[in-house]
Amino acid sequence: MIGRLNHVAIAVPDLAAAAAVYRQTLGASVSEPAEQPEHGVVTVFVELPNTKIELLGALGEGSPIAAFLERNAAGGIHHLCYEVADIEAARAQLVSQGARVLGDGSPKIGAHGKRVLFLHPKDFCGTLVELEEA
Ligand SMILES: C[C@@H](C(=O)O)C(=O)SCCNC(=O)CCNC(=O)[C@H](O)C(C)(C)COP(=O)(O)OP(=O)(O)OC[C@H]1O[C@@H](n2cnc3c(N)ncnc32)[C@H](O)[C@@H]1OP(=O)(O)O
Ligand SMILES: [Co+2]
Repeated sequence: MIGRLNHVAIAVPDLAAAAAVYRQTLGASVSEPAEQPEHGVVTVFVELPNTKIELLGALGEGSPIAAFLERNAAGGIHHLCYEVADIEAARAQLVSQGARVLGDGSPKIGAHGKRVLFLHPKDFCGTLVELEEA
C-alpha cells in the first residue's frame, strides 16, 4: 500500500536557526517558511535528490507539535510521510486492521496541496505516520 517516502519531518524550537543549519552548514536547497494554519505549524522544506526534509515550527495556540517540543527541547524527528495512491482506500484498509487515524479521521489538505492523514505513533513502531495521496 505505501509507496515513496515523501518526507521526514523534524520539529524544531527555532525554525530560522534550523533552516540556516540545513542551508549553510549542510549546503541544502531550503524553501522559505510557509504557515500552515490548518495544521498549527510553519513548514520549511529541504529538497534532497531522493526525498524531502520538512522542518516544523509551532504556529499558534494548541499546535500539535507543542507537547513534542516540550519533551524534546532541541527538536527531533517528528514523523515520516509515505505516499499512497488512494487515501480513502488506505484509510479503510488501515482502520479494518485496527490502526487509529488521528483527528476527526478525514483527510486535510497538506503542505503540498494534497490530501493527508495522520496515524497514531503507538500503532506504527513508535513513529507518527503521515499518509499523502500522491
Ligand atoms: C503540514 C503537514 C504536511 O506535511 O503536509 C504536516 O506534517 S503537519 C504536522 C503536525 N501535525 C500533526 O502532527 C497531526 C497529528 N498529530 C497529533 O494528532 C498529535 O501530535 C499526537 C500524535 C496525537 C500526539 O499528541 P500529543 O503529543 O499531545 O499527545 P500525547 O502527549 O498524549 O502523546 C501520546 C503518546 O504518543 C507519543 N508521541 C507523541 N507524539 C509523537 C511523535 N511525533 N512521535 C512518536 N511518538 C509520539 C507520546 O510520547 C506519548 O507516548 P507515551 O504515552 O508513551 O508517553
Ligand atoms: Co508532514
